[in-house]
Amino acid sequence: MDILTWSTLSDDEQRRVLQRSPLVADDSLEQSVRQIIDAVASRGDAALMEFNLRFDGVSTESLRLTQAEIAAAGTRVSPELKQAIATATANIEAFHGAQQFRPVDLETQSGVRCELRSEAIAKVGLYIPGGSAPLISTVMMLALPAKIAGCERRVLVSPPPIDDAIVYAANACGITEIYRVGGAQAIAALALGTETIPAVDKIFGPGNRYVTEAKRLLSQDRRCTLSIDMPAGPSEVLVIADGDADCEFIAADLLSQAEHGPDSQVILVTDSSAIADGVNGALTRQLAQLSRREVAAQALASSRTLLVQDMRQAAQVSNLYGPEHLIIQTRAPRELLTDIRAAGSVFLGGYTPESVGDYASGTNHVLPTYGYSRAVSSLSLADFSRRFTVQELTATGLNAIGQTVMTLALSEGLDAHANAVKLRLASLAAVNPAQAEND
Ligand SMILES: NC(=O)c1ccc[n+]([C@@H]2O[C@H](COP(=O)([O-])OP(=O)(O)OC[C@H]3O[C@@H](n4cnc5c(N)ncnc54)[C@H](O)[C@@H]3O)[C@@H](O)[C@H]2O)c1
Ligand SMILES: N[C@H](CO)Cc1c[nH]c[nH+]1
Ligand SMILES: [Zn+2]
Repeated sequence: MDILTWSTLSDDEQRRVLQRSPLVADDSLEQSVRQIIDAVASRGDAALMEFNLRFDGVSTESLRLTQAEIAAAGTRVSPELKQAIATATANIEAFHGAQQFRPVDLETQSGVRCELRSEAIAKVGLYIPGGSAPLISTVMMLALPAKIAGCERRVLVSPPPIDDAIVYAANACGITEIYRVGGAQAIAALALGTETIPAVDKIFGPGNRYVTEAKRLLSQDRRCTLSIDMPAGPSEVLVIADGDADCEFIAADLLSQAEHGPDSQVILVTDSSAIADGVNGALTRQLAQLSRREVAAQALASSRTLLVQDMRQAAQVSNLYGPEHLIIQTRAPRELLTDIRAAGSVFLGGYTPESVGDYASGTNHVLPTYGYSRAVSSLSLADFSRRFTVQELTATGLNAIGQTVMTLALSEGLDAHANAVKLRLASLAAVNPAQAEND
């Protein structure tokens, strides 16, 4: 990776070094995705089956997997993989189960009771990418919190043919509805509904540019009221390392995200030129051993090492970038954590590779990319429920707060608002004039 000294770069150069390729979809992508959405809207299942053949080369007799097909897939998965899924499941359930909502119920003033409640989203759609890798881990990251939150209908879609391990993991995580359809057409089916696939309230999950564009378009489409999880893009990792870090560990972590795709972005920030050089050597050695070395090499070609003055400056650079994953391999990693303002998930110390979070530590691997970590949180239990408020006033409460509401309403010129209070105050005064006087 190119090694650049941060303090010698102009403001413009610093911005360019930390830039991602643009998130905005091009017109031709938008147009083709709109055509797919409209075809699903007008022709439902028939359109889905045509797209399965055109884009995935699979002729589909039935979109929904039967119980027999789900059970048969399970028999073809190895005991080792089943055990690994069980271990990861236990950790993901423990971490997400501990995120239960704590309700708020209080009187803001005497007789004015306000509550914050939470309820599971009834119908959720979970997209599991097909194509380059069978993302068993993504099944767990979506299906387990949806189950813990209590979402009644949890619908999983994935391009055909669906890998046996995906089907097994889905079933093990409590998913009973699995449909063989992917791409923009799967998102359209989940948003609009078809003869077979139910329309859902919210769609979760990563995917390629067609999937991402369909989520964007349908979340603004007047034909439905769809919510989506977050803007997800190519994987990113930024490693902050001091002179004590292990070059082989750092290189391995950078490669673990580089292998996701040629558009993955990996960055090393260090105050040690020995580490910068050492990591480059380790990258060359380790890259040669990888099965996806061409993909990883393409990602590395646009990645950088940034030499900084000290760890404080390293944290500043990381905050400017806002990485999806931040790994801190320094003498006292937890001390640096207090300087971190933007990161999807943070990995502290030499024995915390990013892969553990991808698969099994318990945290969720669906994380904001493109610098959205400044404002968007990592996926959590809260994303699978909606919060709503409840309020209830006693007569005393209304008497006490009524004038405040009327003054504010009238100052906005909204007489009807004021009137809704005035009428009630008048009726209370008629029933109990002494009380009204006191209040
Ligand atoms: N951020 C994350 O958490 C995370 C995790 C895992 C994967 N990912 C990303 O998910 C993506 C997975 O992509 P994938 O392609 O492997 O699987 P995918 O399921 O997202 O896309 C495959 C589908 O794309 C559609 N498609 C392909 N070519 C098309 C065309 N020309 N026109 C219309 N539709 C077409 C097809 O319908 C096909 O079923 C990768 O970009 C990967 O980086 C992100
Ligand atoms: N690192 C990915 C999120 O950026 C998630 C993943 C799935 N499998 C392996 N990794
Ligand atoms: Zn990963």
